[in-house]
Amino acid sequence: MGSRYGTIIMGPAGAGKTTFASSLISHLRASKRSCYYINLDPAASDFVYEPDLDIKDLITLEDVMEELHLGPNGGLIYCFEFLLDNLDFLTDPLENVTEEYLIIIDMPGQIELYTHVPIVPNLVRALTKGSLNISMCAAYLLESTFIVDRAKFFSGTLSAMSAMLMMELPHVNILSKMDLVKGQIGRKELKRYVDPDVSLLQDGHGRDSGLVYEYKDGLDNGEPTNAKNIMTGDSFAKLNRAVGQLIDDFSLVSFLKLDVQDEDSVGAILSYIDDAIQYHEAQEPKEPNDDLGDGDDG
Ligand SMILES: Nc1nc2c(ncn2[C@@H]2O[C@H](COP(=O)(O)OP(=O)(O)OP(=O)(O)O)[C@@H](O)[C@H]2O)c(=O)[nH]1
Repeated sequence: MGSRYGTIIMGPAGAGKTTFASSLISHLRASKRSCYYINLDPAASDFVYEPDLDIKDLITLEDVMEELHLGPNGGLIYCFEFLLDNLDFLTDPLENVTEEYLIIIDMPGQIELYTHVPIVPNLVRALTKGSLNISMCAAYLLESTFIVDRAKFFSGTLSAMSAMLMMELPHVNILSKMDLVKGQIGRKELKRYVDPDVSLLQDGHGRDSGLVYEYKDGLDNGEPTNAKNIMTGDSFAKLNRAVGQLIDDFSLVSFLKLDVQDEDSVGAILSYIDDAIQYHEAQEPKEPNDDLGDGDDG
């Protein structure tokens, strides 16, 4: 039971996933803990720490795009489908990784992989079930500079929730690159983002309108003939309230603050990941064990 532990680092492109993975590895090394670093971004290069396992040794995005004439997104999906068809590449080496290691999986930034097509959820299932049975925590990064645009921030929060729902894993949300907003936002104000205060959406400082086309006579050759900004004021406020309510109802989305220059923030996040894994393990129903013979139903 639970003899392998890992974290899967996710989030939009450029959120700081690889940088976070490197700082986690530095922290683990400094505290004499072992880790097994897996890169699953088939386009990634320039690592501070060379991955122990790299998807690029199986398939690279560059080759796929060149040989199959696919664009970057289609190419990435192809790479992951190929990985799923050749799962041994990933799972065989992990059979030898023991409980002293924290397995760190660095993912690509295209969030469609987690939210639109069930590729990553399927991959996660293969790692967390079956013989590997890795106890895993998802770490979802959102860039703190999103705070400057509330609509963007809440849209990012919804993506984090979406990944949370798709993965069904213990989940830690992280506001990355805190050094970039330090000094620009007061403590009190920042708290409203760290524990998202949905009233921010209703303060009227965010975008208050969205452009929706209204067609005059049916589709009218597909051309918008009477473009009107119909989603203003009340209707947008209503939408914001509904989104806010959704986030509030789940009350699961809160963020840990990450500044990779600050060892303490990296250490604190690692503790959350460790705790989330342990808590989840304690909650998980035990796998049936042949030796126990507790199937006494008569
Ligand atoms: N100021 C600052 N910059 C950061 C931080 N973390 C990452 N960056 C920068 O942000 C950029 C993207 O960082 P990555 O770690 O490559 O981000 P990623 O999420 O792995 O990117 P993709 O793999 O392309 O999705 C790089 O230029 C980093 O140097 C941080 O904590 N503070």
